[in-house]
Amino acid sequence: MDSIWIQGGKRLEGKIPISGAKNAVLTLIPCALLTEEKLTLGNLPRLADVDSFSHLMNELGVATAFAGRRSGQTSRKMTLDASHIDSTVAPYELVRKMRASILVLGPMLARMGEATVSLPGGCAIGDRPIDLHLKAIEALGAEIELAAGYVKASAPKGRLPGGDYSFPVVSVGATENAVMAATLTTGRSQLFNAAREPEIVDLCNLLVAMGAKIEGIGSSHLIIDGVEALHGTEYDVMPDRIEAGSYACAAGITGGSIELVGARPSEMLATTNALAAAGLVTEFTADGIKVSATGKLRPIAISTAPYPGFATDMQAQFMAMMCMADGDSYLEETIFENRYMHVPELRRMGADIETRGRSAIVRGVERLTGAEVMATDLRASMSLVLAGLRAEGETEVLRVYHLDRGYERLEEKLAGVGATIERRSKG
Ligand SMILES: CC(=O)N[C@H]1[C@@H](OP(=O)(O)OP(=O)(O)OC[C@H]2O[C@@H](n3ccc(=O)[nH]c3=O)[C@H](O)[C@@H]2O)O[C@H](CO)[C@@H](O)[C@@H]1O
Ligand SMILES: C=C(OP(=O)(O)O)C(=O)O
Repeated sequence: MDSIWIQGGKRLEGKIPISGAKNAVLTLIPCALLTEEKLTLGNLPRLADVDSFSHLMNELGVATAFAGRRSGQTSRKMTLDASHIDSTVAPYELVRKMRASILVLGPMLARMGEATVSLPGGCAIGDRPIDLHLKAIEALGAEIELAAGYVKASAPKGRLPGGDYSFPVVSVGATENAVMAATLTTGRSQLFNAAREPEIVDLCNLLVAMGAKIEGIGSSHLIIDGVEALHGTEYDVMPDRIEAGSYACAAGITGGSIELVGARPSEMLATTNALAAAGLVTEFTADGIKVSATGKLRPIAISTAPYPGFATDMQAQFMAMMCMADGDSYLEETIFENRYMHVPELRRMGADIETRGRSAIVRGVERLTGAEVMATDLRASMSLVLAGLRAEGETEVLRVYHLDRGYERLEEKLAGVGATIERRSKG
């Protein structure tokens, strides 16, 4: 199994190209199920989750083809052809590998009138139920049955009529499933308290390019008028704001300066505001965002929240960075109940962090020291990479498969700005 080895202590400086967003591509891929025509996604990140989703689509009968160079920003493409759907069942062995598999439910139901998808189960960061996905789809007219670990959804007359749903809690995935399902209904649907994440805007923009009728894009009130059919198109995946934010923290923790090429400032304001509060200078350049350290980091207080609030997917990386701040920082995780699993590992590297339920106090320390560490989720793993970049001595981050889910060419990108880092295979 691979690990990431880091010799810490280097100040990082230079440019990092930002890849297509994991959380966008994972909702754009299932849109192929909504049309008999081909869908081509450009700026495709090379991520394990993209491969997993491709396998799931193949299982359903969707042909997938990849083109383009291994690296480079907009060169890689994926074409999906769902002219024939052979199966409407998403099996457990594929769904359990990637929670986002649940996003085939809405589009498959909308196009085929039925869908059977394994319940994804919990994961390291929390229970992550899918009740809101099911309630929203039910509100659009679906009948739902749960049996033997699977959810079976059907449209009683072959097509969903559409309907209104108000989310009691903001959910990114449930909003995505409902929007996709609503595009092929026979009537109008309205979603209230919908998630407003930029990845949902990206999803809506793709659906509109495929012929969908959606109003209120970017707001919490989406109005979708169903159409008879959607058509194919070519569409570029948006840049990954979480990847960009993670590398911004690499600049911060190493006292360096990194330009995040391709990052979109307007989608990252909560992150850039937090970076500024920590004493980093953020400049919006012609190519993206440049983040530079100016001296000792200042402590900050952050609470995670749905967009446009501070993203839960940035919490672990900021926590690692705040270990080097001049004082005590306060973090509150409001989205997932178990998202501090990096804390014991960071402590092993010399961090002084106290957690109480959803709150954490990060007391700045003079130094971190390298260690062999492992984490049980993606962003937690990235926080350990960040700590390793700053730590004295060697750090080895195990279970690299978590990082490979969401960071394209991580070691190449960090080596490109001066880090001493490599991937090692352990047979
Ligand atoms: C592939 C993808 O885009 N993943 C992102 C997506 O996950 P995901 O879409 O799973 O996250 P949600 O926005 O749905 O979850 C938000 C909260 O709602 C709860 N909830 C959600 C659905 C549901 O049916 N019932 C329910 O109670 C969750 O347990 C959580 O506490 O948004 C999260 C929150 O920004 C991010 O951390 C993930 O990176
Ligand atoms: C939690 C995350 O992703 P997922 O929903 O795919 O598990 C993440 O990207 O940090």
